Amino acid sequence: MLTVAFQWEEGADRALGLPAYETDGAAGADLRANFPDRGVVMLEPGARALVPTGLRLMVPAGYEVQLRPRSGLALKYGITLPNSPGTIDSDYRGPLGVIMMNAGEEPFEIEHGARIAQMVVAPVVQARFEAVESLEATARGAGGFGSTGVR
Ligand SMILES: O=c1ccn([C@H]2C[C@H](O)[C@@H](COP(=O)(O)OP(=O)(O)OP(=O)(O)O)O2)c(=O)[nH]1
Repeated sequence: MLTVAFQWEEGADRALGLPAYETDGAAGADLRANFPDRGVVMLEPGARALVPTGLRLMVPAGYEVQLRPRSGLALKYGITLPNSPGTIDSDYRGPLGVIMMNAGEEPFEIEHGARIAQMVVAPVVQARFEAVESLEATARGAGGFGSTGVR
């Protein structure tokens, strides 16, 4: 099985534990807000914030970590990740942060220890890019953006 190594940030609350899969078949492991000294982070409607997880990580080469919203928070409170899926590169060694946005109508309180997002480990392919004079023809051609109908 693939290993993702984590390092706790100085001052982080280690009692919160590492990200964890909540069920056997879960694709995403839940990430927790980790800011023991700040109490709560208040997200006003329309506002966004970079929420610390207290962690740094080492994603194996050939993989990435995607940060995705939790559907429960999205449906109930309109809490989204504006850059979803957030991309964590395999060569990144800085603090793991979650950009959270309140697209709901009410202020939302993010508490220390709250499960704020989920991380999915996924394979990535780095391609070689080349410029050519013409592209292979297809039945679709340039059709897109609803060319087959929108309903
Ligand atoms: O939600 C996120 C998105 C990114 N990152 C970290 C890990 C990632 O590897 C790094 C860079 O992210 P990205 O490539 O999305 O940022 P950028 O705006 O393109 O900045 P850069 O020029 O540093 O790549 O920031 C996070 O901690 N959380």
